[in-house]
Amino acid sequence: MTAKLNRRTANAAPAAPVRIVHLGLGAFHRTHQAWYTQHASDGAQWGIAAFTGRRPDAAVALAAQDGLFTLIERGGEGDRFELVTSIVEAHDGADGAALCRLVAAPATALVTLTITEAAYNLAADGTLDTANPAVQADIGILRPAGTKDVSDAGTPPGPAAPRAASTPAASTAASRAPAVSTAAGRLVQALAARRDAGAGPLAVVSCDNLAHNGAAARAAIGGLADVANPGLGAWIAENVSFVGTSVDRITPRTTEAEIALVAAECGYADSSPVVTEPFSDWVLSGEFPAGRPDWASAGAVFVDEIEHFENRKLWLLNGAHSLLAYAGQLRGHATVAQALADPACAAWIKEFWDEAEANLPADGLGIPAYRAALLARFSNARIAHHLAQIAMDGSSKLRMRAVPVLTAELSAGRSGAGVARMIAAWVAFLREGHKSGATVSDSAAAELNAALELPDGQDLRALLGILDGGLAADDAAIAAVAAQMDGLPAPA
Ligand SMILES: NC(=O)c1ccc[n+]([C@@H]2O[C@H](COP(=O)([O-])OP(=O)(O)OC[C@H]3O[C@@H](n4cnc5c(N)ncnc54)[C@H](O)[C@@H]3O)[C@@H](O)[C@H]2O)c1
Ligand SMILES: O=P(O)(O)OC[C@@H](O)[C@@H](O)[C@H](O)[C@H](O)CO
Repeated sequence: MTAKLNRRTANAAPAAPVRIVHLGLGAFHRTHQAWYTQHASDGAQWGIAAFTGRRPDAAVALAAQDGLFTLIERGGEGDRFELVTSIVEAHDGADGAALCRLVAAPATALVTLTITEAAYNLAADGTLDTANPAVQADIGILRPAGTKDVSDAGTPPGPAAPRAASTPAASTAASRAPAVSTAAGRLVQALAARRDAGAGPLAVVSCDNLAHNGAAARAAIGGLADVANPGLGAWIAENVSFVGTSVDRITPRTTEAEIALVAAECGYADSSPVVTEPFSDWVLSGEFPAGRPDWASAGAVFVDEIEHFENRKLWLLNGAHSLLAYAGQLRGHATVAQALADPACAAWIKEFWDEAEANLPADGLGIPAYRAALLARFSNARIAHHLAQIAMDGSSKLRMRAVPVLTAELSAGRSGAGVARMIAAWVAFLREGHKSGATVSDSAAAELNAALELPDGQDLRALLGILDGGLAADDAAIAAVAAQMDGLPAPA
């Protein structure tokens, strides 16, 4: 019988001490931050305790193999297999006591995040969306007992965040506290425990595909604390550094085929392998008050100004992905590689890239080489990156991948046809789904469905308003998107 993977059967080194707490134990964290930590020169000193976001499954599966998993590096020509050992604990995200205990531990220096764009619960203006029911519920729970509701969230007062969760008694208190449900709510509770334990400052490192992701994490976490518990908000402002990053490594969802492949090629049973491309990139900017692994020794780059790197990646790579996700599916394609092989999609990508490039600095970013490398990466047909996965949560993704380019193109007096087509394809995809009764996979599904009920034309303005209030009020933007609707293919 094939041996089950764990530290003993793999003859792996002893687990490193936990110094990193991660939220969002998905595939990408394992191909990226866990891989960089494993490859850092001092990686043996930096163990990761990782928490799932919404369901316990991934933590249960990974904990059963002591956090170990196989990374399949899938190039155009073949696969390479690597055992990754940097995750040393895996927990259910709903385990508030474990999160408080680990974040409050003085050895913990970093909290990293890959919780998806939508999980930040930010409004279109980038501030915490206090109208979101889950945010409102967390505000009520996090507000110290007996304090008056001074926010505009309209929630009743709730009990205090757990105190001093670094002790067993406090952990018990944390487990008795009503459960916050958002990622920011969980972290605010855990940071309260760190403050009360006197464990000092740390860094929160967002690794999600968001523009200004450090500032977005500050808006989500600091913003929630400011509303629910201003004293804690002030402590967070003083003691928590929010590091911005640009992260890149194409990581599709794992399938049963990869599980079988690892069993056949590696000779052990791994329930949780991940598959990714050989390419990897990580640009970071910010302070690490309690230290960090030597990620630079594994290829990460530290910069003072990150905005241009972020835009290069979010517009050229992720923007092209979103364009392919909607236009490609309308043309009957299922994966990125299939869509890019379609000359119509390839021409649309080129047109969009020309517009995005016109709004990036000409020097220092190596755009021509970056574009050429992207074409090669997207064409790697051995990576089955499904357009349906990329299409999810379009309302928060297009806000960052399309809106800034369209706004810049229109202000420069140009048509913005290429980027307008991305938005038009999103609208056409949503309309088609609505007509056929498909479920909208988007955290703003309720607003999208309400907009889609409106007559044609009115629905367009309402949908653009969900992306950005400015766009919906701009007749030129509406016209630019409407002009691209006709050129889109009829649904397959
Ligand atoms: N997959 C990639 O190629 C890639 C590359 C760069 C960046 N990213 C970033 O990483 C994120 C995660 O990607 P992945 O491939 O690991 O996805 P995944 O579906 O494998 O994992 C997502 C993780 O986020 C958690 N999550 C989802 N919604 C949440 C919510 N509302 N609140 C809290 N946690 C929530 C899930 O429980 C899971 O742990 C992406 O959304 C993106 O921002 C992904
Ligand atoms: O992960 P998402 O859902 O934010 O976006 C889907 C893809 O565009 C994304 O995962 C890319 O593959 C990735 O950003 C490459 O580094």
